[in-house]
Amino acid sequence: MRKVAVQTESKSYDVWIEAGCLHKLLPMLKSWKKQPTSIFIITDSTVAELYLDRVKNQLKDHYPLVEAVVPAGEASKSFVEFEQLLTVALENGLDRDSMIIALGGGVVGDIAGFVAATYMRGIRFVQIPTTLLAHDSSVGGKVAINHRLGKNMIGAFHQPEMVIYDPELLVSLPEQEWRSGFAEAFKHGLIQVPEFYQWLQEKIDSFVDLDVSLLEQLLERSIAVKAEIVAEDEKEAGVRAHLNLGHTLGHAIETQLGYGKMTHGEAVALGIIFAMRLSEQLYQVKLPINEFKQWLRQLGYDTNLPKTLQAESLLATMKKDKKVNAGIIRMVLMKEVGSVQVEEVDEKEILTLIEKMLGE
Ligand SMILES: NC(=O)c1ccc[n+]([C@@H]2O[C@H](COP(=O)([O-])OP(=O)(O)OC[C@H]3O[C@@H](n4cnc5c(N)ncnc54)[C@H](O)[C@@H]3O)[C@@H](O)[C@H]2O)c1
Ligand SMILES: O=C(O)C(=O)C[C@@H](O)[C@H](O)[C@H](O)COP(=O)(O)O
Ligand SMILES: [Zn+2]
Repeated sequence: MRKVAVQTESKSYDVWIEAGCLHKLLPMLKSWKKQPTSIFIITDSTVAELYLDRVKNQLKDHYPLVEAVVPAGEASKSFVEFEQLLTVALENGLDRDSMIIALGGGVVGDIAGFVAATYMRGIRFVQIPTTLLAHDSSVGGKVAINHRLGKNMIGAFHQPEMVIYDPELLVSLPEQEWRSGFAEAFKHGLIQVPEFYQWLQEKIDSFVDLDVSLLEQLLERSIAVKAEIVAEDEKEAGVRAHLNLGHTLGHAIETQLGYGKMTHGEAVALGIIFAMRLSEQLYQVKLPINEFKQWLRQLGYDTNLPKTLQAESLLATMKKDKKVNAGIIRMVLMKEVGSVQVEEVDEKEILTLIEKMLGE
């Protein structure tokens, strides 16, 4: 089985990647020294229909099970759903040795992880990602819910005990979710590993009939980039901010459109284009922006900002980004593919470029 080890200050754990590996969940749990007293499975309405029984059937004769299903979609990363999940946990008597399984995409991973981080000040959890995007979200321990004023504004760092990534679960993903997930893989190449970015460009020209072994390789390589960065800087004191390439504008787009109107990855792709254009202006460098946009368009991404957005409102939301320091926007900018850095940016430059892009 492919394995990426994640070693952080707070916890070391493995990401297991193999077609069919969901079947190994029970033996993996049974190998734990301190057995969970009960297991709380959190999933969403779409994933519940597809995969919840597979998980329950493995575990039901071995552990007391509790389950909760949140509505599918970004809107579920909310205070309301968070409170309801905690209520289910309390009503069912989960204790400090209970553990949570996050079965789903990034939305489930983020909210279930935040429940795990906060219930009785923190209990163990396991990530079982079911989207491509969740190769990013299930690793690294950022867990959160959204506030109406900004994405992931209420959260914690809480690492999972393990990540079980079965690429066979991805076969049911709609094309738009492939598109969303690939944006984070492109990001991992762009920030640190030009060869991986080039490899992706060579291998990925459509999201139809993706080969499972190619997918396994891709997951392993992309997760390895994230794991290395998180190992160096678990709590984003420095280099981890590089993983935020495209997110300063991307998160503002998601917030301004209304959560769930555009997928996270598609918003991040627009944010990356924006960051690259700004980088060209500020560093006087030439980046392969047209080539990137052309590839994205071929894969079905919209590379234009939605016309309903307003530059001033986007800027106001960007000023609430978590990287902002003393009111100054800090963005991840690129000198060349594979080399990024965090830079303070004058908000007038940001506004002018957003206005220009909205007019294109
Ligand atoms: N914590 C982190 O480090 C991190 C990193 C990246 C993104 N995120 C967060 O992740 C979220 C996005 O995650 P996502 O793109 O996985 O979204 P998601 O969890 O909403 O999943 C996307 C859609 O696909 C459906 N789905 C999930 N698995 C499926 C499957 N196997 N087959 C068919 N349909 C399936 C879901 O029900 C949902 O409708 C955002 O909230 C983003 O902020 C967090
Ligand atoms: O893991 C990280 O660090 C990232 O920045 C990964 C991002 O892809 C992810 O969307 C993350 O949730 C963004 O973090 P935030 O701190 O900007 O909310
Ligand atoms: Zn992201």
